[in-house]
Amino acid sequence: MQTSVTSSLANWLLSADPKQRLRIQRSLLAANVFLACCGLQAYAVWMGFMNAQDATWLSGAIVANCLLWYAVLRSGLNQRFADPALTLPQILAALTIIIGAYAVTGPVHGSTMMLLVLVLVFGVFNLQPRGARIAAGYTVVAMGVAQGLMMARDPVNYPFKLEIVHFLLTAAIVPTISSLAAQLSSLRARLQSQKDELGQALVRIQILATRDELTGLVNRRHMMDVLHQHRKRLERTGHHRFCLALIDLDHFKRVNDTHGHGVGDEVLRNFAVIAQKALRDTDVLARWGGEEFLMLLNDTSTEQANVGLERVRDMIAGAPMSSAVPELRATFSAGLTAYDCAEPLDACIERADRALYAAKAAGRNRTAVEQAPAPASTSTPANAAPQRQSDAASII
Ligand SMILES: Nc1nc2c(ncn2[C@@H]2O[C@H](COP(=O)(O)OP(=O)(O)OP(=O)(O)O)[C@@H](O)[C@H]2O)c(=O)[nH]1
Repeated sequence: MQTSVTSSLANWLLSADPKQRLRIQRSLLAANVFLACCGLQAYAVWMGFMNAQDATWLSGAIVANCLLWYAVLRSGLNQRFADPALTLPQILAALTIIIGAYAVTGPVHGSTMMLLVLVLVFGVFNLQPRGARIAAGYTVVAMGVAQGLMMARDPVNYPFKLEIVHFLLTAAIVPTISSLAAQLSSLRARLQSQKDELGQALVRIQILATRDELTGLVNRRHMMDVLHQHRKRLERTGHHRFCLALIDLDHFKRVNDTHGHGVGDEVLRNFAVIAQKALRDTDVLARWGGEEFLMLLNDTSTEQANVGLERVRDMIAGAPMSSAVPELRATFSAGLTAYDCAEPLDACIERADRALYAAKAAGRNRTAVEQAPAPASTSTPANAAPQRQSDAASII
């Protein structure tokens, strides 16, 4: 309960979106340093290093700056910009405040230079090379201007000899940090592009492992996984019965022999496209090997599955199968059977194969159905071998 209150409070303060949350956390981390500076100013006023009015202005600017960035990030306004982290604007604002602090902290102004470095280090992790150059250039120029002004207004606390050392230090260190930021940025870009390439390679490997290269259909190995999943679901729920149809293109050797393998390949690809269009989205068509396909017809009886197969048959019969040989048509034979959950998958596939053989033997371009064997008794184990059906497959 307490955890959920804490996490809702954290979501409310820092956003539930992980990216926004990270941006807000980073900004608040920087704000912590700044707010600590307000404490130091109070100390400086107390010790007489700083006058109270300057400290009030400076602390006010610091608090306003922190609140402004929190409001922009928490409201999501930042997401309208090309860099939603708003790194460069936040850094420029912070640098401006620090340079202001340099100008008003009199005898202890040298200590504020450390903060310049700290702010630029924050940018190292997020700035693009151009942003890093802008931040560095701005720091050197703005520091130069502030130092010039202060040397003229308060030469006691800002003597030329000391200021020239400060300026040279700034001019040497700041560009070094900027160049480090640029190097890190290109390293990040390289890592990102390697990550993208790896992601693409992984997708390709997954496609190669599960798809048939020629037709783009599910390949035999992946189809076995799909079948096992369906079988487990059926065992667990008792629902989603399915049928299998083994399909073989008729006289396909003739297509190859007469028109060449290229045309044969085109016929296989077209068959895959047309058959998939004719099937339901929940059905799965796999290339089983050569010119053989295995069709998984979900949530259906053999009668209904056969209606689906006939739809495929009609569409294939009317479709040109090759652009090179427009008059070429294809027919197929199919062996259809229902899966019985008390049998191994192989037994069901073998039955579909037998039915296919019967369809070929009966003259091709037809579907033969072989029914699943009736269960011998209710105590038959799930992996028991099926009983052989004595009747021949029925030809449709
Ligand atoms: N073009 C092409 N042909 C293939 C591919 N895989 C298998 N084949 C061919 O498919 C043909 C299969 O021929 P058969 O098994 O004799 O059968 P069929 O000519 O279709 O005769 P029936 O099945 O009895 O109707 C062979 O010529 C194989 O070379 C393939 O990926 N591309």
